[in-house]
Amino acid sequence: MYLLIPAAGSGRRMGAKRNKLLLPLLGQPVLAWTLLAAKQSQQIEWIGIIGQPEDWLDFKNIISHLELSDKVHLIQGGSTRQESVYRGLQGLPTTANRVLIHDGARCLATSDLFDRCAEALQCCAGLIAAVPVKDTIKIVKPDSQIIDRTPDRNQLWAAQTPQGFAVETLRQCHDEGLRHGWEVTDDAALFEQCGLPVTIVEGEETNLKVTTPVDLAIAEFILRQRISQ
Ligand SMILES: Nc1ccn([C@@H]2O[C@H](COP(=O)(O)OP(=O)(O)OP(=O)(O)O)[C@@H](O)[C@H]2O)c(=O)n1
Ligand SMILES: C[C@](O)(CO)[C@H](O)COP(=O)(O)O
Repeated sequence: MYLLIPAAGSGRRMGAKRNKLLLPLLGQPVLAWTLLAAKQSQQIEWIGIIGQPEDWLDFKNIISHLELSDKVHLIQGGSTRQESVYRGLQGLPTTANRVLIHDGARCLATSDLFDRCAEALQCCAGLIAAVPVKDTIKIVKPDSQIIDRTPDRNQLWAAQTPQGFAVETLRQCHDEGLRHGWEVTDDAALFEQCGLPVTIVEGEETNLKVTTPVDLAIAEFILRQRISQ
């Protein structure tokens, strides 16, 4: 299975002066934890890290430390996640029929989750890891703080990555998105906008995205628990 890792963000919400994926988390950079899970997956054979050139030296050090140099390729990212994935798709080898896309910032995903997504992707053209929403969600009226309605929680799932797709179909969806100016935060949304089905694979409650400083603290707590088990 081919894996693309978007890692070209700036980490604005983290408030750090550098890419948050290079921040230390229990002794190694955030991205190293993500790559470690990918390395331990039985299914992942090729990894493309989508990054910004100023981070490449650091990325190369992580890759070599994890002895992943044979498997990993660097691809230049764009100014949004959407653009980064678009570029990642151009960087895939021609042999890639199916691809998993996994945020570098979701550094707690397990190798088991990668394997389950890769296996499920043999039977469909679009899938995402997701978990049922635990909170009661409110939809607010535009430009106000007044609640419009409360959607049925049984129909709400929190989107995670990995997300997996048939490569050619996803390329077409990205092209369609570019043509229509769709701005989306994940690839599934492009599939949805094109009217294509996306299947949910049960994700992991611990598969958080390191977005703000508190996420780093929670991630460290979870990793400590795992190591002590
Ligand atoms: N231009 C971008 C923006 C984001 N990403 C990647 O997409 C994932 C999810 O994005 P997010 O958590 O929003 O990361 P940042 O863009 O770094 O954070 P922020 O939005 O707070 O600036 C991350 O692994 C990030 O590196 C990317 O590859 N290219
Ligand atoms: C793809 C994603 O991780 C799904 O939860 C998420 O949408 C990434 O970006 P965001 O900008 O933090 O929403």
